[in-house]
Amino acid sequence: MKRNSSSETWDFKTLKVTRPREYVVNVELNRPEKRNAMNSDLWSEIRACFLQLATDADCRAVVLSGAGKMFTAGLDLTDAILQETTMSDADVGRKAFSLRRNIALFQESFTVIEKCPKPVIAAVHSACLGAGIDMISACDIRYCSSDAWFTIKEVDLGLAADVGTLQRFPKVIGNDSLARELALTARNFFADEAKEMGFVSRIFPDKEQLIEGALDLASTIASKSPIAVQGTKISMVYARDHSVADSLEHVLTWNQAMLQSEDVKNAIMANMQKQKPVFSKL
Ligand SMILES: CC/C=C\C=C\CC(=O)SCCNC(=O)CCNC(=O)[C@H](O)C(C)(C)COP(=O)(O)OP(=O)(O)OC[C@H]1O[C@@H](n2cnc3c(N)ncnc32)[C@H](O)[C@@H]1OP(=O)(O)O
Repeated sequence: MKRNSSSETWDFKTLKVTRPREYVVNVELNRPEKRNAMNSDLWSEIRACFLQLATDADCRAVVLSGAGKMFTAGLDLTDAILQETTMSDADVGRKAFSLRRNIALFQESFTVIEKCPKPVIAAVHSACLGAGIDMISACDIRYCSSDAWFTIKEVDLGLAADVGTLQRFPKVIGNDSLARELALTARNFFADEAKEMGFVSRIFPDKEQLIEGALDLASTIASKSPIAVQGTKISMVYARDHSVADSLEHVLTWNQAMLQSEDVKNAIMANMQKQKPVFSKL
């Protein structure tokens, strides 16, 4: 991975990173000829990319999309990393430790999206399969086009999903029965059902309008105080996994510092003067 200086784009092998709007970054899965299947490079570049974006002062919101015919075909089934381990003649205990290390790294590739304090909007067109569901379940907001279809595919491949779907997806849709139905059957579900269950919040007629809609949303978020936006994401992720009492305590501690930010003063002043607030880089 090579980072360019002033234009602030990165050269990845499997991702295309651009800055289409002020403070907005578009991360595009970029293996269109392989339907954006996730190979070892993609898993490690996603990790590197979101770790970098987490502290990038010119990034306040991210749109995650897929190049070419579909969003993603999920795990690259031809990738050597898992096959080498499972097929090797090594001792079962050693193979288990090796698999454990690799799965943990794969998990981290999507956990960095959740830990990135900048809101991440997934923009899904056509297929989003297997690991794609794990990936977008770690995003903050999901939009799709009307041709989108989704499958929690893992049981069809003989495995329990292990990089976030079983942990995050039921919380996203708030319907445990439906989450189990989809994960246990690997049946396809389509844009309308995804919206009805709350997995996506908007459907657009086609990919072009989807990307525009996602970028518009990202621009709106990017126009707000970065202190407020990042504090909101961090508090909402915390609240999802903790009790109300613990989460209130968390935001108490957070805001005893953050309410002293210049952003609060700037936002209130601009509001009263009916002007657009300007916030320093964070
Ligand atoms: C530790 C484990 C962590 C995570 C585990 C995750 C599990 C999963 O992700 S399960 C999901 C796995 N994915 C699949 O089962 C999808 C398989 N692919 C398909 O069903 C189809 O290819 C398609 C996605 C529906 C697309 O169909 P179509 O548009 O007709 O394209 P194709 O001609 O089939 O494919 C074009 C090209 O892409 C290659 N490819 C597609 N999917 C994958 C994949 N998952 N892995 C590797 N390669 C894939 C396909 O082989 C073709 O390559 P050529 O070189 O052109 O032959």
